[in-house]
Amino acid sequence: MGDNNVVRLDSVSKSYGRLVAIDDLSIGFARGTFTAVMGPSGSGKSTFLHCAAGLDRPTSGRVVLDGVEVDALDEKARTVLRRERVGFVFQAFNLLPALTVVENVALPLRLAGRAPRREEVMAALERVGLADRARHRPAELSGGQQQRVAIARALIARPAVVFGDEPTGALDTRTALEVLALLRAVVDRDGGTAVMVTHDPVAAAHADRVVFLADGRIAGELAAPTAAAVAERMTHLGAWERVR
Ligand SMILES: Nc1ncnc2c1ncn2[C@@H]1O[C@H](COP(=O)(O)OP(=O)(O)OP(=O)(O)O)[C@@H](O)[C@H]1O
Repeated sequence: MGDNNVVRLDSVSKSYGRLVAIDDLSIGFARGTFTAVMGPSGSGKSTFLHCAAGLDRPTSGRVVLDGVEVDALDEKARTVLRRERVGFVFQAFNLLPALTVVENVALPLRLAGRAPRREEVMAALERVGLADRARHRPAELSGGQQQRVAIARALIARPAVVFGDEPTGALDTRTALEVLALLRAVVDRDGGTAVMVTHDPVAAAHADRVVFLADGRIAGELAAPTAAAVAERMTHLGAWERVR
């Protein structure tokens, strides 16, 4: 199809009863790019992310993920698609507390029916600077360390795209920067693709592009963003929402 987009949404809408959470969104995310998605509370960011990642089904429209039309798949096939091609990093880390760090990172491979090789898992931990914590449990790590484990877990199956839902939302400034640098490296070093929802203009400035949502629609984009430019745009979006 000559399409460089790893993820593409065509006229995607999602309603909850009468409430239209996202409204006729069309947008693509090119391979090897890092995009931040911003917008006021309730603008549809999470709904967008869930539809784009195949976690949720749009009410109408089409989502194509790594060349596969997600909506044409049944629940089981979508689960397999997510497992094999999508990595997730959440605000709340979502590690399994009973498992060690190394077991948490190996989990996506186990779920995919593969026997994880120790070197493979250790290489992923090395990458996020936590090889020395392999035998620890999540509760024995700081928030930033837990998020780095979550990133290692998100990357272990070499996904076509990594989605972050406020991945730095629970972290202090310095730790947030480490996490953003890791996402940046996924794109710059490995040619991966990352899409991150964030409220933080400083975090968004690490992306190649910022997409702004307001009221379930795309309200603008910013290429090569700076934190100041993003913050300025957000102020106007807020104002725009209030007068509607
Ligand atoms: N499961 C659901 N059932 C009903 N309404 C929902 C559901 N999920 C989201 N909504 C509504 O859809 C709209 C968009 O919500 P969404 O969570 O996508 O926004 P958001 O931009 O991620 O917000 P926030 O920044 O506050 O997390 C909101 O009005 C919300 O109340």
